[in-house]
Amino acid sequence: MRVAVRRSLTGMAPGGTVLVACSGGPDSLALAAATAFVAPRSGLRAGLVTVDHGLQPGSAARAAELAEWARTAGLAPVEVATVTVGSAGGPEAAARTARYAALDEAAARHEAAVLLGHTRDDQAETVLLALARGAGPRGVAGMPAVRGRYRRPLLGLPRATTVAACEQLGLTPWRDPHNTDPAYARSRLRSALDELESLLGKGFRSNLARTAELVAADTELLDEQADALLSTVDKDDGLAVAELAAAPRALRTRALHAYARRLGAPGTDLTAGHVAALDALLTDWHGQGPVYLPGAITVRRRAGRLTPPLPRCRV
Ligand SMILES: Nc1ncnc2c1ncn2[C@@H]1O[C@H](COP(=O)(O)OP(=O)(O)OP(=O)(O)O)[C@@H](O)[C@H]1O
Repeated sequence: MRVAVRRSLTGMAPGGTVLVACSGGPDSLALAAATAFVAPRSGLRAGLVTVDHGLQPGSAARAAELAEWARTAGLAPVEVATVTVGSAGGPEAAARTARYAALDEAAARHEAAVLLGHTRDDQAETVLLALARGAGPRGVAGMPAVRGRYRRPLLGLPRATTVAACEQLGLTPWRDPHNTDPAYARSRLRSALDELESLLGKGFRSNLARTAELVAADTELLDEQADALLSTVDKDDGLAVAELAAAPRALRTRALHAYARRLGAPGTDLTAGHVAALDALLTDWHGQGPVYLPGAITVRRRAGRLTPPLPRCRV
């Protein structure tokens, strides 16, 4: 565990700060303990942020207890962020949005990297869910080890490792009752994975995680090539239809996705259906009407161009 954390901190400038995002559950508690040990030896300051969603009885007391432990473990700064959870997208999604907003804020204030406790088991769950939803490679690629300020040092380790680490250190993690409540998709997914592992063999979870890694590498390359394609077809009066239509589908659809994002369509609302409708303007043109994208964006094909043109960066 310490080795994984040390690896994940490689490349951070000495004197920098890392904040462990800790729920008090086994994964992030073990991560916090390992980071408290490793970070100072890597010339870094390590702190902890726990988010109190205020959704379960006793959550404030639990957060305070966790903060107390973190201080005695030598972590600093230690913060409890109390958030108000809205209702958009359902309770789980709303809690997640509020949590990441609080983590973003703390990270910006401390100019810190944030460490998350996702393990290989979480990665397997994410991949299975993506497959079940019919997601494309971007979904099947799972969670990245590094994205912006966020790092996931434990992504290659099974959850059993964090549970064992807590036991070894005499730490009693908090067990979120939602994790075993079949009312929650995540919990049903965990049971399904147990079942699949018993049917298909022990390596099932790690194989899913490995698939994610392989797909992520391919996706990264294709995304780069699609960006290059988009630059090539990007003209002052719109995207060059003929050039874009001649590109392979894997690049074309990625370039269209990037085009929609750069026009301002929110990634969370942009569906495969939107991208398919844009693609039809290129490859199945029969004079159809415009495509309406989330974010009040209207894309038309006109005189060999997809319009509007991409916004120009002002230097
Ligand atoms: N309330 C919270 N406050 C701070 N960070 C959180 C909180 N909830 C989740 N996280 C972060 O997000 C990660 C994934 O959260 P998730 O709820 O999926 O946890 P999990 O896999 O059950 O992990 P854990 O055992 O750490 O609870 C956690 O490991 C932790 O880093």
